[in-house]
Amino acid sequence: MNDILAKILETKKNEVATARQMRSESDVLREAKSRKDLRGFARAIEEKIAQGKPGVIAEIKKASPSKGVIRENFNVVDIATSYAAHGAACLSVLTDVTFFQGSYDYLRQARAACTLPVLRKDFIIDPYQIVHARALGADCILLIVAALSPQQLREFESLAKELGMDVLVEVHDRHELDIALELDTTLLGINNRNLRTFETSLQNTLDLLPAVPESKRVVTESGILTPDDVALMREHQVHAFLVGEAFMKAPEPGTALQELFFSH
Ligand SMILES: O=C(O)c1ccccc1NCC(=O)[C@H](O)[C@H](O)COP(=O)(O)O
Repeated sequence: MNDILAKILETKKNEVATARQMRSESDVLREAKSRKDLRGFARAIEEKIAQGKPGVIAEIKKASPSKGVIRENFNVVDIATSYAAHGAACLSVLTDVTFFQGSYDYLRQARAACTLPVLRKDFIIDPYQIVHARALGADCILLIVAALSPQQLREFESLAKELGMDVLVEVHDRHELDIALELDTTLLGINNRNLRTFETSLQNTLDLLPAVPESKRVVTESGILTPDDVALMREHQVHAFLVGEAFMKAPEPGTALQELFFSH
């Protein structure tokens, strides 16, 4: 088995240790608390859906473990501006350097380029990363159930909430879903990609849906490539989407968003 998730999580420990050495936790916390510019991430999705539109979280990612480099011509400001102009509800910005060629600067640049709320898309294993996310300007963090204990999930959710951020909790199977349902957050990401094998199937969202209470907002993640994929999800009352590759491979990401979600 290609356990890339285990490799990513191991690398994160070193990354967090280095970040802590460069800037103390108290310094980062001071900056995070001084920011008064929160944008409602979950609210932006709900507003789109209330208008009868899909809530699209448009991802900014240069590369991934499963696909290698996805986009050579990578201008974050242009991409963010283009997404905002074509109906995205929110942005998701990869900040992982080693496996996704992301950067903290990409998050800062994307957020400054438009008025959309931003998800820090990374593998959170330590509270430092949550405080740092807010200091960078993030409005939401991702918590991956496969990467954390139930106690860490609760603590990290509380810390994000204390800082005013929303949480997108991500699951891939029924066991992880049961753990996620113990949390308060309404945003529930169902990843169609198995992070260990890279196998991707939209059926995963459909299989887990019956076990999700109505109080949760399901975000279907990964492998959304065609208007038929979008229509299938919407038929099943899934109206929030996290999409990266389909946009990143296109010459003009915002136009690709428009074609995938708003042209049919
Ligand atoms: O994308 C990968 O190869 C990957 C590998 C290991 C862990 C996470 C990975 N991706 C993160 C994501 O969940 C996706 O970036 C996101 O859902 C968008 O997916 P897509 O539209 O298929 O690019």
